[in-house]
Amino acid sequence: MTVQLEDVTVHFGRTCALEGFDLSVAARETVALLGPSGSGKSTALKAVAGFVRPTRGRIRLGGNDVTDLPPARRGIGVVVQQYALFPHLRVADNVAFGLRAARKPKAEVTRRVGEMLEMVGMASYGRRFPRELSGGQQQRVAIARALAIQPSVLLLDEPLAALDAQLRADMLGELQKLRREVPEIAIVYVTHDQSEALALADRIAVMRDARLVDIAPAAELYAAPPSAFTASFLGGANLLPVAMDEGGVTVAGAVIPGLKPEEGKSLLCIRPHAIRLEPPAAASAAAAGGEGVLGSEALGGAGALGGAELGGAELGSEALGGAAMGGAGARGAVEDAVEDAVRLVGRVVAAQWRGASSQVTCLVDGLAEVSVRVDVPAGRRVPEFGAGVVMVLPVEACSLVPAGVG
Ligand SMILES: Nc1ncnc2c1ncn2[C@@H]1O[C@H](COP(=O)(O)OP(=O)(O)OP(=O)(O)O)[C@@H](O)[C@H]1O
Repeated sequence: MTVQLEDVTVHFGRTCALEGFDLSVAARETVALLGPSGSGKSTALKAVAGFVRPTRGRIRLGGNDVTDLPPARRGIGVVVQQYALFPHLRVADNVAFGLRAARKPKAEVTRRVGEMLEMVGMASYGRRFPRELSGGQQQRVAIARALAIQPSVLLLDEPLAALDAQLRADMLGELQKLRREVPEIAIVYVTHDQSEALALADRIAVMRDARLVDIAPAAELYAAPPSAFTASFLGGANLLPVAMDEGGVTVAGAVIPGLKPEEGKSLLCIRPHAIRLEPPAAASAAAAGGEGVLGSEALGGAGALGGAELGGAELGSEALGGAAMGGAGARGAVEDAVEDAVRLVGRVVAAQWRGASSQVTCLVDGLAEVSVRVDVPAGRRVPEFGAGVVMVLPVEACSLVPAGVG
């Protein structure tokens, strides 16, 4: 069943929690509402559930206006962050609650409760009380209870927020499984965690200050964010100021080969994992591109690259691509590589180890006060604090976004 919010505004006294919000979620679709704390995500969800009354605008389910219907008559399953199970009821009775309220026959209630507990892997816990369950188990029961009434719409408000990291990862897998098991329902999923949104959502609606900023399929928003806010909120993109002239788009004075200027877009967006670090010696040889510079002394020698401060051959061979070809072939390959990337010179000002990678922060010469974050995968040498580096930005990973609040 389609969920529609049409121009929905919600005021709490003088606070505007939601402003002119439009959203349509189709049956079989999962839409994540993603945004920082206080951006209005929960308010949007509560408006659909019927827990808050819009100051303006309409809510439709399957085309029918339900703005004035009480929550219980909307036939929606709701799961919130803090489980909200009835503490005095056993697990099975919690799951049965909505069915009994709807006066379903006893046999049907028993069957449905069994099915739901089975689905969330809690079949043997029916006689326990919520306090006898872990957080993750309680959340599963909450999901079973929400689905027991066979809703055509499921609203999930930060359902994993109270869980520890391992359990969150497990439950994320459970939610993906759930999506496959009840494919026909529409799901609205509120989160401030971009990894949950990317893992679960068909489309992501990014919110900020009570408004919808951007909405698009998850992969699209990630690959080509329409605004600076979405670029940094979804994936922590680097945003670097660019200049436009007849020669094309430049960043810190370097031309970005092949990137076309776009009206109103003055920031270069690139993800930290897409940037490569090179030692200054190797990069300046490659970037110079002149006769002789690309010969054996710059490219071939393990010596030239091996001794470099960033860790030698592994960086060197990746950075220079086809360098191993030698001779004229090598030159062509390197020039191709040069054309496909922009190289920025700078130095390291911070590095944080994160297990699978390290995030290195660099300052770019000629770009005062703008730092660039680079993810260096585990196994690569992380340059030292203060070391000179060249940041290689492959053009295929670069896009332009408008500056401003989005
Ligand atoms: N019942 C209420 N009374 C007054 N103000 C409220 C109420 N509920 C929400 N607000 C305010 O409305 C704004 C949006 O709140 P909302 O809970 O929708 O944000 P959110 O994006 O879900 O945040 P979080 O991620 O922290 O849950 C906030 O400024 C909040 O303080």
